Amino acid sequence: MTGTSANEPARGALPLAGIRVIAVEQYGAGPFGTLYLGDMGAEIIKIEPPATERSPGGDSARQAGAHFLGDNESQFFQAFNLGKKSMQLDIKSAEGRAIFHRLVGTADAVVNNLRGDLPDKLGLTHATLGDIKPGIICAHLSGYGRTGERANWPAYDYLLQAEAGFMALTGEPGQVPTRMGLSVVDYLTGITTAFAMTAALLGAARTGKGRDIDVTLYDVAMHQLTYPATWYLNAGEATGRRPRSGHPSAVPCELFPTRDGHIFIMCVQQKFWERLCAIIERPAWLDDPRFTTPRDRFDNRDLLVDHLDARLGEKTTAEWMALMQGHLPVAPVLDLAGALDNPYFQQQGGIQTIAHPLKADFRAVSNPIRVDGERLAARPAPMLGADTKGILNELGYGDAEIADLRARKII
Ligand SMILES: CC(C)(COP(=O)(O)OP(=O)(O)OC[C@H]1O[C@@H](n2cnc3c(N)ncnc32)[C@H](O)[C@@H]1OP(=O)(O)O)[C@@H](O)C(=O)NCCC(=O)NCCSC(=O)C(=O)O
Repeated sequence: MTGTSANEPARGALPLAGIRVIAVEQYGAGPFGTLYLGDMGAEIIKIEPPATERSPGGDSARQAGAHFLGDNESQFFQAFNLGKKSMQLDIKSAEGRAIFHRLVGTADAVVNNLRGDLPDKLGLTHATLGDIKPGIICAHLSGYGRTGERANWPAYDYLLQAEAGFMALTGEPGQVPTRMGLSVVDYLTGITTAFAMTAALLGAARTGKGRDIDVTLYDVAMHQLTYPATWYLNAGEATGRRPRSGHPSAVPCELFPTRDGHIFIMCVQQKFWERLCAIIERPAWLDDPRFTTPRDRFDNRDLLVDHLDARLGEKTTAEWMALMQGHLPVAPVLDLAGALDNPYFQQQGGIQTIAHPLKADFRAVSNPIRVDGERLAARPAPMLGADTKGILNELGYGDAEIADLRARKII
């Protein structure tokens, strides 16, 4: 287990130190984006709805998933909200909105991932908030945008993986369309939003100009189609699934069964094919006219794969990895436990142990970005409303006023 690096950059020295972001966010997509902004030094203030008779309040993700800290704090929520602040505030009420506007006056950016038509209804757009602070950056992450026939449609990763072709491209040919096992559309949309906000903040620092940014799950999913889209649009080729997660144009580049699992071998270049033949002690294949050039191997894929299956099935994944790693593009196929318990990941500082109020040794995956050679330090996610009073005090509200707001469920 690797703990927090002693040399991690101080938060005040991080690139986004001094930037305040207000996040009216929930679930995975919005929070994953602000997680990046926060890890890079920005202060992230989540605005969460107060409890009502029908709901416990807060980002609904606090109740999501299988594992909880204490009675009520989901580990799902932790994963997306490390290091943020939490303020409870009813932004639908006039009084709550007035407090929100005072807070906007202290902020650099406001982001939300509410359903498309809500930002306008709740006044979260630059058209409203720009009157309070002209240089404010307003970002909207939604399923399908704020206008148009789909504006009010609820959207989740799964739906976009279905509609944007991901499911049709994933899995074995002829089998049921398959979703990637993680909500990658959510995460990419969050990161895309964080990138757009960072660019807008950079521009605002030079020009003082605020912005109104829209990013949708739909557009982000479609943009990931990259070269298959270009092939389809310009050559009419609709890429389909390849057997065993194979590469669309290179062989051997796919999953191979070993004696105890699977290994992925990727011989896109001729030199790697030559090395593979040497490592698996099949030098004669180099002179076999059916396998000589990349084109020969592509055309004779089924035969070559049969040959490779017979040979690769003779050893375990670990035995093949010991022979191939560093010489060939190769990876073992690991399950989740294998991936997280991988000593390499741990040596890289990929897991941090942090003191959490509800679990003394809470373990979190590190942000992948290193700044000046150091990992960014993970910090616990906030308890619901942990920072409400502190932020209200900063805005000039006294303790009696805060108690009154709380009694009336504005906070
Ligand atoms: C995810 C959703 C389908 C969830 O739908 P809903 O639960 O109906 O959420 P809504 O956004 O419509 O908001 C719920 C209500 O909470 C209200 N609301 C929210 N915050 C506040 C505060 N602070 N104060 C008062 N009221 C609030 C908001 O106005 C709505 O009121 P009423 O209008 O009165 O109800 C939708 O938010 C959505 O499409 N978001 C954009 C795309 C997105 O981010 N999808 C999730 C990806 S994550 C994912 O897929 C995953 O984690 O898995």
